[in-house]
Amino acid sequence: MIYQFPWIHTPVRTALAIWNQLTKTDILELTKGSVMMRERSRVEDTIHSMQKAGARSLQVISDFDMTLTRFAYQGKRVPTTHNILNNRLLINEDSTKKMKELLNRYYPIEIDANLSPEEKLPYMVEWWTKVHELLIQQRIRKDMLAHAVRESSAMLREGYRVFFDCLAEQRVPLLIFSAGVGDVLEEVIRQNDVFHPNVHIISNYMDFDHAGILQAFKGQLIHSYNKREGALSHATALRELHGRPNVLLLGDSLGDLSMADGVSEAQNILTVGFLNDQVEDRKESYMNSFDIVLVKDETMDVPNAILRYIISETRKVHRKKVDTT
Ligand SMILES: Nc1ccn([C@@H]2O[C@H](COP(=O)(O)O)[C@@H](O)[C@H]2O)c(=O)n1
Repeated sequence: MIYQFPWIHTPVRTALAIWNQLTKTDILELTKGSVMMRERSRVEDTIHSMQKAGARSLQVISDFDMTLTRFAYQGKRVPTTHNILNNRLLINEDSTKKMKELLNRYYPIEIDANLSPEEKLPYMVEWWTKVHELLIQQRIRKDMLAHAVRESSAMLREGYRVFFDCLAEQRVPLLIFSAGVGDVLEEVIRQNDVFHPNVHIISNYMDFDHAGILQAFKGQLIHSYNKREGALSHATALRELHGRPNVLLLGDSLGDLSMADGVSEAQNILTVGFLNDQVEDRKESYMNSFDIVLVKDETMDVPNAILRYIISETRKVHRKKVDTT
């Protein structure tokens, strides 16, 4: 009956096409309520290209604090690697207070939607420098770090084990690029049993003297808005990343988008941004900058589903080879 009325036929077809467009994905997790995408079709095309190229062409570059770790748990903020050091085991009461004051002064600047990265930059340098100086003055002991991490409420995102284990199993390099404190970051992933051989870290590392007392920070300071410089200087040194032109990039700050700037001859870069805080003010800029935005999503569900999809062809080929031998 319907085909005798073209004026009905056309809208029905249009509605069907729209419905198909909205649900056309092999990755169910991309339909979660927390997922926002400016150009769904571009995301799908990129993921399909990455799947065709398989695990051997892939590398993952991820920020750490509030990207691989949770932003909050049961209504309370989860500590960053810097904040894990704000512990009476390591520093005195006065420094504890000062670190909190610095956080309260500078974190709002870091996430201010009305300031450009260039405007934020001097404040970030100031924040990191002041905190590092304070930590050095406190003569932090290397042998107490593991204890401080164990005592802290540091928490990786739900689904982290699947993420780390899957990448290790497929021998996909994971470059963690963090403006946090490398020694603390390493301890967090070690205590969670996911510090696998495919994990590489670029971060601010502590320099201890012969007695294991903090005396400086090594190398160039990394803060939230100078990751591009770090990406260019370090990535060339990481041989394992060469010949892997497809990148899955995870971050929680617009400054994280430059973490893949050191990848030579990149073919497909898929960027996923966790929007944890000040959602309404920052939604537009995140939507304009990341391919996929995850709003207040404390899980690794979406990155895990994308990975599962990308490596699914590689797994099939591997299974076929095993079956025929
Ligand atoms: N004194 C500080 C300095 C920075 N932070 C936060 O750590 C984050 C940096 O680490 P990434 O792994 O995200 O690069 C950054 O976003 C700052 O908010 C801090 O807590 N204390």
